[in-house]
Amino acid sequence: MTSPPPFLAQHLPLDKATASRPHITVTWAQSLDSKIAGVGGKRVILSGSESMLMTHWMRTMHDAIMIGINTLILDDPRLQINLLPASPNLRPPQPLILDPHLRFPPSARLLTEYLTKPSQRSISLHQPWIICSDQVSHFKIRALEGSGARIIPVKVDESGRIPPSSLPTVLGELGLRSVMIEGGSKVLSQFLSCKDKREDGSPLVDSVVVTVAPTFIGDGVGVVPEGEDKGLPPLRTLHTETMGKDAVMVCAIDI
Ligand SMILES: NC(=O)C1=CN([C@@H]2O[C@H](COP(=O)(O)OP(=O)(O)OC[C@H]3O[C@@H](n4cnc5c(N)ncnc54)[C@H](O)[C@@H]3O)[C@@H](O)[C@H]2O)C=CC1
Ligand SMILES: Nc1nc(O)c(N)c(N[C@@H]2O[C@H](COP(=O)(O)O)[C@@H](O)[C@H]2O)n1
Repeated sequence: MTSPPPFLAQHLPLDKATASRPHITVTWAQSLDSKIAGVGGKRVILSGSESMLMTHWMRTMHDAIMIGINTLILDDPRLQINLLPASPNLRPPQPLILDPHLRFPPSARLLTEYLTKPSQRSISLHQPWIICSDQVSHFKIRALEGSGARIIPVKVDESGRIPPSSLPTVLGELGLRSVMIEGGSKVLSQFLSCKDKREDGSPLVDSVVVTVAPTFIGDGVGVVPEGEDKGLPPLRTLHTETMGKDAVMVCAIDI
């Protein structure tokens, strides 16, 4: 595969995205028993080589990629596009970490690789940007900034949460036209179940891309955290593609 799978370009209208109306894609890989990780959050490689490659193409199509801090701590991901051919024309997305209390460890690969190997295969890595609560102490912010990350304090609600509906504004202020939300379960379910609509009446999430792997995990982390399965919206399937052993579904929220 030397260019993005055509079904992605066809069903993710990213060319229409702007900083004032950013495109939000939610994506994950799951087992047949709806798990995204093993016991205690142990990372499981669910995607086969074909669908993993598709995920890397999808990363190049978005300006930013967002994960929750638990995923950062448990997986220590790179969020790179290293499975794609080396090309200065292919851009990795800007990593955004949702981390209200600044638990981000300075030893995270996302930061250490940016600091020690900022250019890989002619591709410049991005500085990780951490979205935290505006209630976090200046001391904590300065300490993590000193380690090399960019910290973006954002207004939180009464439960200390960054309201998912504020994401388009946050992205717009950062000049980002699109984001791919890659998990984990708390982040995915919050964004999917957000009831607030955009000003134009469209749902907060524009696209949902799910890789289903033909495997069972058993005990582990579900796509939706236990007890938080209320208020998830119906989805409309736009396309299903078989990629190697996996099925990839592209959906939209059915309003
Ligand atoms: N198979 C797959 O595609 C993927 C699997 N995973 C797995 O997911 C697991 C982690 O999932 P979770 O434990 O649910 O954690 P998570 O990665 O969703 O992070 C949750 C944390 O993010 C922060 N957060 C989330 N929403 C927020 C909001 N609205 N405002 C402020 N902060 C917010 C909070 O600190 C919260 O505790 C890992 O085991 C990882 O391996 C993660 C990504 C993709
Ligand atoms: N698409 C996909 N398939 C899987 O099987 C997965 N476990 C994940 N996990 C997500 O990818 C991140 C790691 O990516 P890199 O190795 O850094 O490229 C991980 O943190 C999850 O967000 N995704």
